[in-house]
Order: sequence, then C-alpha cells, then structure tokens
Amino acid sequence: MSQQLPPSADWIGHPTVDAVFDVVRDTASEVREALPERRAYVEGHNPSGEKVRAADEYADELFCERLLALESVGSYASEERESARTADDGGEFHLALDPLDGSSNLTSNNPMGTIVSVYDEPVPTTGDHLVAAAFVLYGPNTTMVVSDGDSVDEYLIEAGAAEGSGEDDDGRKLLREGLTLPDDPTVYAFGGRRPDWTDDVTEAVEALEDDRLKLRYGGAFIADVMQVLTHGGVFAYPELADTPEGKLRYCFECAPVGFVVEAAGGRVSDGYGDLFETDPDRLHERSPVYLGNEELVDRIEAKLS
Ligand SMILES: O=P(O)(O)OC[C@H]1O[C@](O)(COP(=O)(O)O)[C@@H](O)[C@@H]1O
Ligand SMILES: [Mg+2]
Ligand SMILES: [Mg+2]
Repeated sequence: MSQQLPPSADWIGHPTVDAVFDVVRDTASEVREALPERRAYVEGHNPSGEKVRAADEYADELFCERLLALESVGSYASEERESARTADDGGEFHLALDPLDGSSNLTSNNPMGTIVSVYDEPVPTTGDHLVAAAFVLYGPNTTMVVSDGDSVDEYLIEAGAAEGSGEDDDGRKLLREGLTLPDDPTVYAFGGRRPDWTDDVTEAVEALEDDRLKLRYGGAFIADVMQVLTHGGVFAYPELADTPEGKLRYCFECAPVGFVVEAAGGRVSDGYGDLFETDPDRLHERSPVYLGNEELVDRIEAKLS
C-alpha cells in the first residue's frame, strides 16, 4: 500500500521528511477548506479527555491516511487516537501529529494550527529523537514553518498551486529563511487561569510585566508561538497548582515546537531543566512548557527551581 510521492523542490533536503512536508502542505489546504462545515462537536472525547470537533476528526483521518502511505513512515500517532497506527510494511520514521491545534478557536474564527513531528523511533519517546518538525498556521494566510533542528524557514502555502500556477507551482513561497528570534523581546503569553498558577509562576509573570513585555495570548499554541518567533518573547503553558503537568502534550505539542524554537536560537524548558531530558512513559503525557528567548526562559526557570 506504500507509495512514494514524486519529489518536489527540497524543504530541508531529507527525502522522507520532504515527502512528509509535501503531504502536509497539500493536506493543510484541504483541511482549511473543510473547516466551515465541520465546527460541530462529535460524540465522545479524545484520549486527553477533551471534546472533539468534526474538524479534529476529519484532519486526523486525512493526515493519517496520506502520511502512513509514504514509504519510510513506520507509524502515525496523534492527539486524537488512543495508540499509534503502524504501516503494514514498516518504515524508519515515526510521526506524531496534533492535527488541529486550538480547535476551540473554530467558532470564534480565530487562528488554529497543525503540528507535525518526525521522530526516528516510535512515540512515546524523548524530544532528542526528533529529526524534523513543522507547523502550519491557519491565520489570515496559511503558512508553514519547517525545521531540521539547525535552521527554521517559513513558507506561504497556496491552495491549488500544487496543480501548477507559474512561479508557485510547488504550492509554497519562501517568506522567511533562517528565521531567528529577535534579540529584543516584546511579547509574552501564559496559559491557564491566573488564580490557578503557582506563586512562582505568578512572580515570573510579574517580572515579565515589569520588563514591559506585552500580553499576547489567543488560545492556540501555534498562533501564540508565531508571535514569539516574530516579535521575540516567551510562551508558556505552565505548571498549575492542582495540575503540575500543565495542559500541553509532550510528544505532540511541547517537544516539536520546542525543537523549532531552539533551532531559531531560543530555548525550551519544562520549568526545571531541558525539556528534552524528559522521557515520557505515556503517549498522551502532558508537560509544562516554557519557550522563547533564552534569557527569558532562563530567568523563569531560576524562579521556579
Ligand atoms: O484554553 P486554554 O486553557 O487557554 O488552552 C489553550 C491551549 O490549549 C490548546 O488549544 C490545546 O490544543 P488542542 O486544541 O490541540 O487540544 C493549545 O493550542 C493552547 O495553547
Ligand atoms: Mg494542540
Ligand atoms: Mg488538537
């Protein structure tokens, strides 16, 4: 059942990763078009106990079917599935997806994302096993950020361009090459309700406010992280007093996005040290996450430890 898609221009120069990103680019345009008709909640909850929208289910099915069909892809895991689906004929790369990130923003028509992680061993595993990661942002435009861990590039995804429309006929246009975090950070975004933060987290946020950083929080991880990558600053979904593990999932959200932020010259921490030192036992394990400009993440960590 495996098929190798025809190669197009490199994203990062690794044949399997480039094929994965080609599929993500094409599928993201279809996911975007399908959103208006798929706002309703379906029955049941995902493995993290959250309500699921028709759009979450649709995106998960589409990405799974297409990505698992690629040669060299051995398994597909996602936030929406209890366990990973494996390819009949094996494969050395293992994918972990958050097919729709921030889908609670659908009704209010705010941004959402897709997060794609390419690991060299089956998940759950530590972020040290990431080979590449990408995320799509469904904002006023659809953009895609890709990284091999050394550098970060941002592309504009153009719906329909894959069929051939002149200069963009591979369906993407390079917007920012070698994207790095600005040295002079200006924004911060912390998830969770303020009354639920620990005292240390509250103090850390007050210190950021004293530094005149501006609050930018929209309830979709990818959209909030793009603000940090663009303006400099810090995003956190921190430990909470009654849920020390926070909200975001290690394999699907924290590790891949941290991988991209570190490749952009920033840092990711679980509040007490290197996020990649965590070796999760469970596929849907959560972790607190703090990422952005290194100096800010270091300062927060010093407050928490
Ligand atoms: O509603 P809260 O508590 O601010 O949580 C927002 C966070 O939850 C998420 O929506 C979780 O992602 P999913 O929509 O993929 O479950 C993140 O995108 C976002 O950072
Ligand atoms: Mg998410
Ligand atoms: Mg999701």
